[in-house]
Amino acid sequence: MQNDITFYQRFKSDILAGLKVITIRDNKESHFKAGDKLRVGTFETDEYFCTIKIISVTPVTLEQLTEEHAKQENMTLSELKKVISDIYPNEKYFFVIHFSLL
Ligand SMILES: CC(=O)Nc1ccn([C@H]2C[C@H](O)[C@@H](CO)O2)c(=O)n1
Repeated sequence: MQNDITFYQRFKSDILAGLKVITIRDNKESHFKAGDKLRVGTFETDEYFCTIKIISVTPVTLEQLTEEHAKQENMTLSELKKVISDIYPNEKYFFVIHFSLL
């Protein structure tokens, strides 16, 4: 069965441990709705590793990111901003996808 969303492999252990409960994506991955159940795979191999339930999808800009977002990503705020800028070098508008592990 196909996965609905992928994460870089390096984030898998934090997701499975419940330490990472949000992901910040661009407009192309903003279509998820509260209550959706998503199969999650690794970006590198598309290997399934868990199912998550979407709690909310909220627009945000890079400047609006806070320590609370960083905590929910299990990172510092500067680490989070660097990760996002590396993945989306030219993007300013994002969506915070809050999820729980099923
Ligand atoms: C294809 C793609 O963009 N995949 C992504 C995007 C983001 N993430 C992670 C990295 C950070 O923890 C947050 C914020 O973007 O989400 C990812 O694992 N895979």
